[in-house]
Amino acid sequence: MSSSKPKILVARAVFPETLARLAQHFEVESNQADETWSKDQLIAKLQGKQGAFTTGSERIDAAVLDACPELKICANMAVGYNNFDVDAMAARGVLGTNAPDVLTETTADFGFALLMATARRITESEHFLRAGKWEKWSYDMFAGSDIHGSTLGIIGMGRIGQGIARRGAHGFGMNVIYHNRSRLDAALEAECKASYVGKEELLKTADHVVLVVPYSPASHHTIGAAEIALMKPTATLVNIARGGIVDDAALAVALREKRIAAAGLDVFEGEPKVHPDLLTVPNVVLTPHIASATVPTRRAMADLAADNLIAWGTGKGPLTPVTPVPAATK
Ligand SMILES: NC(=O)C1=CN([C@@H]2O[C@H](COP(=O)(O)OP(=O)(O)OC[C@H]3O[C@@H](n4cnc5c(N)ncnc54)[C@H](OP(=O)(O)O)[C@@H]3O)[C@@H](O)[C@H]2O)C=CC1
Ligand SMILES: O=C(O)C(=O)[C@@H](O)[C@H](O)[C@H](O)CO
Repeated sequence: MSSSKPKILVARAVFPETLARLAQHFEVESNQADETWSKDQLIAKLQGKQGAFTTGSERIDAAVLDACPELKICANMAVGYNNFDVDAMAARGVLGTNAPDVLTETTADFGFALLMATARRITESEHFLRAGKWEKWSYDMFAGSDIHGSTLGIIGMGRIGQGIARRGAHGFGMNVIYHNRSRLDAALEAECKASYVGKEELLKTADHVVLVVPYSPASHHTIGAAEIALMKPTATLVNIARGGIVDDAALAVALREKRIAAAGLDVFEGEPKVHPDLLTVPNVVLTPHIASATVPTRRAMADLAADNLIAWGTGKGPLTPVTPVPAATK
């Protein structure tokens, strides 16, 4: 006897509790082995499914959608959804949802941790120590730059950017400047103790530049060689946004030539591959896209993605849509 429940694919391994909740509403096929699928394998798994639980690793584009005409909803376990071709989804009436808010503070914590590790040369000095190279104290050994009292420049002053601004301004007495395409309202600027500036002024003025802007064609290579050339030679650059926001090849050259002091990167162009030159420069802190990785936050992200699927499956509108929602499902 065939099940009357809608069929969904969970494209990556998730918490068993998430699968158990989904199984109450759907016939679930899941990738608990966490295999890396080619596009053709993803399509083969998605065929005949009405819903998908995705992560940033699964690209949902026109080719996938055309090959899987029964697909009605993709719920991303991520706030960023640049893995969705939103126009192609909207044109075919496929819903997309993301996972905002639940990871904001955790990701802001990590952005600040990466900033501090970068400016204070924490991983570089640890490698030195572990390699048995520490023989004596020296006045300038791993001397970095200060966080407290310095100028923090944030590009992408949304939920996470504001969380980083609050930490910097209220916790470390930083002077916070930011750049977005649109300015925050005055109350929010006052709360974050942040001033709006143009991108060029931000790059010239900031001691530390943190990138938290979503990836889109408009934000591709927000930071390249020309932008790095505007930055102070003592500056640090932190990218927790997305691979492709920074021109990684240009950054590796700039770090090697010490045009800026250091960088902290959680995301990379073409990840999980990392530009080979970044692996050989010492003044960069590299982490494997873990800014939202705490157990409670990953549970909350998985819950929200599942909640979106369940809300759709039970005839309610999706909770956090990123595509137009047809009137019937609102
Ligand atoms: N490393 C990790 O694990 C994580 C990475 N992220 C990344 O962080 C991003 C931001 O998340 P979140 O803060 O919740 O998102 P929000 O949408 O709240 O904030 C994004 C901000 O970026 C600004 N922005 C958008 N496009 C541009 C542009 N072209 N130039 C300048 N500013 C721009 C927006 O303002 P305006 O529209 O006015 O320009 C907005 O203030 C996600 O999209 C994701 O890519 C998020 C979580 C974890
Ligand atoms: O939410 C985002 O946008 C993220 O980048 C991260 O929190 C995820 O770890 C990753 O995308 C997994 O889906």
